[in-house]
Amino acid sequence: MFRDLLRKATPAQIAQAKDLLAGGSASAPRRAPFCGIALIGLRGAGKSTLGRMLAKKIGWSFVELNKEVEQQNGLSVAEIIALYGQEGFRRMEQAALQQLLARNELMVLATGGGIVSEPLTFDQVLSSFYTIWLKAEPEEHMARVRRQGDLRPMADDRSAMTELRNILLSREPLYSRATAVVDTAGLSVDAAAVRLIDAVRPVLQNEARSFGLRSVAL
Ligand SMILES: Nc1ncnc2c1ncn2[C@@H]1O[C@H](COP(=O)(O)OP(=O)(O)OP(=O)(O)O)[C@@H](O)[C@H]1O
Ligand SMILES: O=C(O)C1=C[C@@H](O)[C@@H](O)[C@H](O)C1
Ligand SMILES: [Mg+2]
Repeated sequence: MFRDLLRKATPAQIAQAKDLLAGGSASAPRRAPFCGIALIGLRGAGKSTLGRMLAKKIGWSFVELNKEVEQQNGLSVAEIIALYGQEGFRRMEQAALQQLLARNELMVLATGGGIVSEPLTFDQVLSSFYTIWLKAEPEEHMARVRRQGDLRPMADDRSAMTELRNILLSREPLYSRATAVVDTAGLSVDAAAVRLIDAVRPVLQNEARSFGLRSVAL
């Protein structure tokens, strides 16, 4: 019977059960351990570029969720989507996030643009990380991604700009669930990095106070 229940349980339910067996209280909702700062946003938002700069500045490790998925499965994101579809990719993304959360270390996490489409995964990001939406204008997303020579998830579309606008519009209510927003529109990379660092200042001060971390000079 336990085996049946375990098979059907979600990762969150398993964590709760482990907690209970370890002597925790089921009725007192436990806050998920704080894992750091996560960046969300559409392709070309600057999650990788600005995330790496931020991590360097504050001395935390920088992790790309898509790279974790690729390493764990021995396939590129494109190959995973070609073989298993978006749904398969989302399952692997969920598994990769679980492994990251289990590391129990502070990090700056650059997520994939579509992570907001999977409620369980996105909820876990929101409850474990101070989550920041990196925002830009649709034209900027397009120009930045084009400059990188890659059009996922807008590939093979003649009206790519219309599709990009639609994706952004449909995801806006989801990206808006982030705790903070950093608007990079019209900014250089360096100016956007300054804005991002400003946005995380209260988090770092709070962390330093709560956990006795060395305070980070910014
Ligand atoms: N204000 C800005 N903020 C961030 N990036 C900018 C800005 N202006 C120009 N860029 C350029 O836009 C690109 C952003 O790409 P980056 O790969 O960091 O985005 P991403 O959000 O990680 O996208 P993906 O979802 O594809 O991984 C970089 O080439 C960067 O140099
Ligand atoms: O925005 C998206 O839908 C995607 C972004 C990429 O990072 C990948 O997660 C995948 O190609 C889907
Ligand atoms: Mg990236």
